[in-house]
Amino acid sequence: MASAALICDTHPWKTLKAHVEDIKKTHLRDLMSDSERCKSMVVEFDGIIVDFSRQQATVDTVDKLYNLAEAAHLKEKIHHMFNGERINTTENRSVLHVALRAPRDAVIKSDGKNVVPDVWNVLDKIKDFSERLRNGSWVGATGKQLTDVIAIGIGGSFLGPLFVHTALQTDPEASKFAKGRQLRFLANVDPIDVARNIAGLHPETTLVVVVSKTFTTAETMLNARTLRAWISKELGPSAVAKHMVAVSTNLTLVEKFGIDPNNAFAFWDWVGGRYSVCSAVGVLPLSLQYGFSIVEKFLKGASSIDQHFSSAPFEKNVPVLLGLLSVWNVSFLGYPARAILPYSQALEKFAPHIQQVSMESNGKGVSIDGVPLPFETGEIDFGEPGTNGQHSFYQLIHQGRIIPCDFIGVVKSQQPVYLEGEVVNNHDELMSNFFAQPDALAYGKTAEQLQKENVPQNLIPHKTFSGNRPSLSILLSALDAYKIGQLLAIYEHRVVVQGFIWGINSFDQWGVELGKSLATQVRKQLHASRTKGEPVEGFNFSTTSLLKRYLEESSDVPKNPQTLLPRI
Ligand SMILES: O=P(O)(O)OC[C@H]1O[C@H](O)[C@H](O)[C@@H](O)[C@@H]1O
Repeated sequence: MASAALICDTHPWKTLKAHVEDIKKTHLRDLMSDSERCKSMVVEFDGIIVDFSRQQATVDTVDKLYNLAEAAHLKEKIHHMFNGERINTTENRSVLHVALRAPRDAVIKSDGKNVVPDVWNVLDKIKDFSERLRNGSWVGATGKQLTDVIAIGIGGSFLGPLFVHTALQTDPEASKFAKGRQLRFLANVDPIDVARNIAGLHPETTLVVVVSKTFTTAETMLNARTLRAWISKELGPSAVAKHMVAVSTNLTLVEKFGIDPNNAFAFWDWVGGRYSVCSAVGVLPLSLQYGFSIVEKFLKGASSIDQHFSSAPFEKNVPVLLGLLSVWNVSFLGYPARAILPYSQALEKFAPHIQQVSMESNGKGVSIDGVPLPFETGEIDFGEPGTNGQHSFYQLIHQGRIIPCDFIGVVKSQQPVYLEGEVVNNHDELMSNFFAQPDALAYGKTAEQLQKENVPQNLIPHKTFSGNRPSLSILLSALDAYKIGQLLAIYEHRVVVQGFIWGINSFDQWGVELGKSLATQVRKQLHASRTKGEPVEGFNFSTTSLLKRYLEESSDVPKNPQTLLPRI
């Protein structure tokens, strides 16, 4: 394939570069005084309002970004994705996570084959299995009902399901279905995570779901063997069949591990790990906890955004607009980070999930054709729920570095609290901050204002806020399963839009491989030194010294250990 020109060589990119100077001349507080501008910088879709008037941008900027989208062939690339083309060229795969939430009668093809029936076969199987487990027709080896689930998985096989689970936990409708049940996630190979996960649980009433796209991830497989030992030790090896199931694309390895393929829930190589929460990766554990009907609502929410993303004109297209604005912030205004700040405790695991979706997708150094990029891609994503973050890192955001912020608020709380005699309820208090923070960032506070307030001269520099700091406000009408699905899909597509504009492959992750292969070398050394007393060899001075110290100070580790499981 002929190597395509880099986006930075196009006319629209250069025009935007030149446009930065114009934008920097006007402070956000002046931009905000133009109500016509503000009015045109709000989009609304299906109960979600996105106000981007506090971006350092004008209507002209947005028009220029549309030109950039055209130069990047954004429309065509979105179409190619939905069309099942193999746009993940380095792995020769299509990218079809949208098929995971498509209605039963939809037609989405990969290699000429409609994949939607396969998706629904697995969904039907999950529905059936989760209903049997929840109503007690599937019981454990001793005949007891399985009320607790530990999902073992890491990265994309963990963060998305954890986010959705955390968000549903306090939803009144979902929580009704979760009474008497527990869902836990074992991600880290750290034995402390094992200890914390099994604490207070008994194998007799626990189902372990091993979630791994490849079924080769070292941490997940070791944790799976650990929990298999936990079950066997207590209930005998034959109990594993009743207490362990799997989610994977690699059913051969599932069987090799000793899990009955009938108790395996498949997905496909056209689903990227970080885009897999709508596959059995998320749907199985969440259905076990909340019932399939709740999870179906979540899928419908995501699907509503998929339809919007693939069909709405760019001026009204939420993920497209958000993606373009992120490119503007990163590539033109030069802001390397983005803070995701949900004013909802239920969304406390949203930023960690989007961190993987975004940073693993777009943290690339070469174009999709392998050409080194002369500009940075991706951004550093982080975040915490408001108002907690305000009492932690907001200082830096207000007076230190400029970090574009996403403020996410919800109109109706999942769990309202009203106190007699209190005029402002908890949710109003929370939302007062959601509305105030974006203006504090945009407007700032000048030395003149401080002088008028008789602030002592020596404190004026410390109390001045430069303002002119961009943010987005996203207001959701509520936070139920449907809205959670919508929010997920908006961010997934936004990240993809950014990657499409930058001309990179947002669907591979070669950058995680090097560290993994070096760990294999260390693992072999630890084994050889412990079992055969072999000296530490083949590492640099620093690693050799640290490894020696580690081996010396952990010399009490048994060479041929008996199974020992943590107990707390
Ligand atoms: O689902 P698995 O195959 O176990 O992979 C788990 C995770 O590990 C890898 O290192 C990748 O960086 C992630 O994208 C992936 O989600």
